[in-house]
Amino acid sequence: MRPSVRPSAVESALSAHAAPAKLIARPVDRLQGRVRAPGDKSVSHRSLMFGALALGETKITGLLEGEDVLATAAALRALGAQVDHEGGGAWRVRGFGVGGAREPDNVLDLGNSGTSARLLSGILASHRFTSFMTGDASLRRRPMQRVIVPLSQMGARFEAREGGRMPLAIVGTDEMVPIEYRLPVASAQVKSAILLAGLNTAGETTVIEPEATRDHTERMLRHFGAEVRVGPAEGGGKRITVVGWPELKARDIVVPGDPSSAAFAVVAAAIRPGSDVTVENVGLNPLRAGLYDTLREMGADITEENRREVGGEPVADLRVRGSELTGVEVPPERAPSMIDEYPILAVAAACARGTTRMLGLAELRAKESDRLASVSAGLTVNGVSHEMGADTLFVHGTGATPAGGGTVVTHLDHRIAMAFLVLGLASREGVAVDDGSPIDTSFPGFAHLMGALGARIEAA
Ligand SMILES: O=C(O)C1=C[C@@H](OP(=O)(O)O)[C@@H](O)[C@H](O)C1
Ligand SMILES: C=C(OP(=O)(O)O)C(=O)O
Repeated sequence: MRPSVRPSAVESALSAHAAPAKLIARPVDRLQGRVRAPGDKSVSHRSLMFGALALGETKITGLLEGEDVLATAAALRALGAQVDHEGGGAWRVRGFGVGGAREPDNVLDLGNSGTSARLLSGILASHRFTSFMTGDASLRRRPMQRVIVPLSQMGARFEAREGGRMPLAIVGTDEMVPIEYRLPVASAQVKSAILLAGLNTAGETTVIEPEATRDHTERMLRHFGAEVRVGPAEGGGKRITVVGWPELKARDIVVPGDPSSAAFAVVAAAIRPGSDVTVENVGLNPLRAGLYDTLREMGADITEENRREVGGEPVADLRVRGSELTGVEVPPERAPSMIDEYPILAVAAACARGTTRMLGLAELRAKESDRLASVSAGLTVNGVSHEMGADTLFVHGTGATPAGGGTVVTHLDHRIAMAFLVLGLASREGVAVDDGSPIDTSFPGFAHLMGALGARIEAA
C-alpha cells in the first residue's frame, strides 16, 4: 500500500491563508506572447470527486492546483480517499467507491469554494453519518438552501444558520429516495449535488433543468461508467437521469484549460489595440463559451487554432489581436454559459464604444461576493459610467481609455480582483485591488502569466 501522503509543499503554500495583498496593475501599451490556460476548475473538482467515488486508481493530469480544488482534495481525504500529488498537475486518486465514504472526524473546511460545498453535500447526504461543513467569510454567506431543499426531499437532514448558510450539519442516510427535481435556479452545482446523491440511491434520480448549465458532471459520470440519460423535458429544457448504484471504475482524466481563467488574458489582449496573444489549451465546451461569442459580437478578433478534444471536452488555442470593441446586448439566456465571466466582460465593455447591456444577472449576487455590486463599485471608483439594476448592468463605454486610478474592494472574490487588474492595464492611471490573495483560489500564477505577456501587476 502507498503511504498516506502529507500535503505537498505546493498545497501547503497555496492553502496558507495569505494576508490581504494589495496589488496594482499599471497601464501597458499592448500585450504579446503565448501562454497556457491553467486547468479547468469545474473539471478539476469533479475529477477528484469521481476518482474518489470509483474503485481503483484514477490518474489525473493538468489538475488545477488552486485553493478551491485543494479544498476538495482535503475533504475527500477526510472521507477516506487516497489523494496523492505527484507533481506538475499530475495526481492519483484511489477511491472508496459509491457509498463507501467514511465519517469525517472533523469539520470540513471548504475555504472559498462554492463548488466544493454544493457538490460534496450531495455525496455526504447520501451516506449514513453526520458531517459538518464550513468555509471562509465569503462561503459562509452563500446560499445552501438550494441544495438543502432537494437533498432533504431525498431523505437527508440539515441544520444550518439563518437562511440556509454555513456552517452546516448534514445528517446523511444510505436510504435516499430517488426524486424528480426541477431546478428553480440555473445551477450546475445544484444539478450536480442531486446527481451525486443519486449515485448512492436505489432507482433513478432525475433533474430537470429549464436552462442548460455546464454538463461536466454528466460527461464525467459516463466516463466513469454510470448510466446517464439526457433528453428533452416537457415544457422545455433538459431531463437528466442517473441510474443509482453503478460501479464506477477508475479512469484516467486529462483536465482541459479553463475558459473562465483564459478570459482574463483574452480580454486584456482584445482591449489593447496592437496586442497579439495566444492562449493555449482553452476548454470550449459550448455551455461555457458564452463570453467568447459575446466578445466576437463586440468585434474582438479571436481565432481558434489547433481545435481538438482533451478529456472529452472541445479545446482550442485562442489567438487574440487587439482591436476596437463596440457595445452589444447580452441576452439573459446566455448567462449560464458565461456566468463567471460578467466581471471581465464589464471591463471589456468599459473599453468599448457604446453601451453594453447585460441582462438576467440575478445569480451574480450569490457568488463569492455580490458580483453586481462589486463590479458596479469597481467601475465607479475608476470613472466608468454605468447603471446597475436588480439583475442588469449597463456599461456606457466611450471608446476612450478609462481613467482608472481607483482601488477596488475585492470582498474575497478572485474574479473581481483579476477583472479589475485587467482594467488597470487598459486605463490611464492604473487600477489597484485591496486584496489580491483570493486569486490563488482559481488562478495561482495569474500575475506571473500576465507578466509573460508584458503586463505589470505588482504589490502596491
Ligand atoms: O458547477 C460548477 O463547477 C460551477 C457552476 C457555477 O455555479 P452555479 O452552479 O452556482 O451557477 C459557477 O459559477 C461556478 O464557478 C462553478
Ligand atoms: C463562482 C465561482 O466559484 P464557486 O461557486 O465554486 O465558489 C467562480 O469561480 O467564479
